[in-house]
Amino acid sequence: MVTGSDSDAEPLMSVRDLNTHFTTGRNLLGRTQGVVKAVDGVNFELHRGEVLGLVGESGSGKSTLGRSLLKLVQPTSGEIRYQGRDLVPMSESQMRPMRRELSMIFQDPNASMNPAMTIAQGVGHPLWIHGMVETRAEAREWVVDMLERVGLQPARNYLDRYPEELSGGQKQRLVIARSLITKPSFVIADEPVAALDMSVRARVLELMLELQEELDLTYVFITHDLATARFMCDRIGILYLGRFVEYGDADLMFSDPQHPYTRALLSAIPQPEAGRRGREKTLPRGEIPDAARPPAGCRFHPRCPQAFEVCGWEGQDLIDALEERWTQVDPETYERETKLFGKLDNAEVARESVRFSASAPEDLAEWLHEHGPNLHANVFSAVTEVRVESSHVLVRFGAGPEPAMQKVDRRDVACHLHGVLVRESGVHVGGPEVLHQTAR
Ligand SMILES: Nc1ncnc2c1ncn2[C@@H]1O[C@H](COP(=O)(O)OP(=O)(O)OP(=O)(O)O)[C@@H](O)[C@H]1O
Repeated sequence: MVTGSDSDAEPLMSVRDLNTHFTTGRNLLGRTQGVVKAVDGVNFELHRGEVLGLVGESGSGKSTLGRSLLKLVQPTSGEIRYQGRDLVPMSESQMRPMRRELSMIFQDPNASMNPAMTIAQGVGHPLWIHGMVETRAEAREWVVDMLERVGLQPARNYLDRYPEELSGGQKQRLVIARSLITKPSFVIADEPVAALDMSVRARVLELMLELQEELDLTYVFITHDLATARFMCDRIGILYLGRFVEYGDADLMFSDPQHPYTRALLSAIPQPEAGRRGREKTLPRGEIPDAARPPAGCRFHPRCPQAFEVCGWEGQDLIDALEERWTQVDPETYERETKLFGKLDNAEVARESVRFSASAPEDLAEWLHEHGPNLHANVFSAVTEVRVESSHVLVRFGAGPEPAMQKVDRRDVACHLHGVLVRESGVHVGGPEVLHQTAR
């Protein structure tokens, strides 16, 4: 953890408007069919000796952000200043001398260690890659020192053994030893204890914090688990579909979370209940959406218990809410209502509207006025018009801009509950008139 870091000092790493987008699939003409914005406009600063946590569900972009920071994937745009130099435009040969300083600890110790190498060879391997040693004896001395630091003692007894002879926790100590043997300054740990038994996780995390102090390390710590992040991190960025939704001091995130997604993650942490272990709770309303088609407006709005009319409700949300209703009503209601709406596949679904083709459009419009406000997820709060058009009913949605980051009580939050501040390059519902108050 940070010990007396001076926030006025030059940051070790400063990240500005970082984007890493993947194109997914091409059609027969070679045109790109989809883009996954795995990292989409991320900003932060990290000072020497700090631990930054990247927290979010599977698919939120944690690993891609971590890998982008080390240029293991090439960012699409933005800046990653490390000790003042921008890594983004650097070629791999320009990066090579810096790789000694920038290291990564991976999740799965079994996949990380080469089973054909002895421990001395595997842990010492980076020393040879970076030309830090000249003789085998020298490399073995470095390995002995590192094995001792990670608690594999007496170290010399391990040198000529193979990784598979060790337990999961011991193997992860090996992975840590190998990642730190080149004496890096900046280390990304991607779910470093997720593959380990519960019983050894805390010890490995404690070891990482001890090594951080001893070796003056700066960590980016990736986890889906807020409780682990609290134990490890000075600051936390909560990621959702490639964006930070809340970013600030770890303590604040726990004592007074300001984004509904942070609150949802917090409430999903199992609580020990009267003598029994708490069960893991699920997050509200289903899973993280497909990153190739993120929801308009605030990306969290379809799952958000507090979403209101400006949060980005769009045509697909109304279809989803109707389908959800029809899984819950009695068979007669289901028959009556599905007849009234006809096949939902025939509806023209757009961002700003849905056009239902209906045999009784007046009745359908009346139903929408009466029952729309009771549909799940507050989708109808954003409806500005229900219009009958000969054999159709058109439902229109009002403005739903994507929230920009704003300062709320000493941290950054992207949520309209704190005032509607529009992200200029965001995904919006409605016309350009919604962009009157914009920020990055
Ligand atoms: N090489 C790639 N090509 C296309 N899409 C990718 C690629 N790598 C990641 N993605 C997509 O980017 C998004 C973010 O993935 P990422 O692995 O960074 O998330 P994560 O939060 O680390 O998830 P997990 O905890 O499951 O590892 C996902 O939608 C994923 O499918």
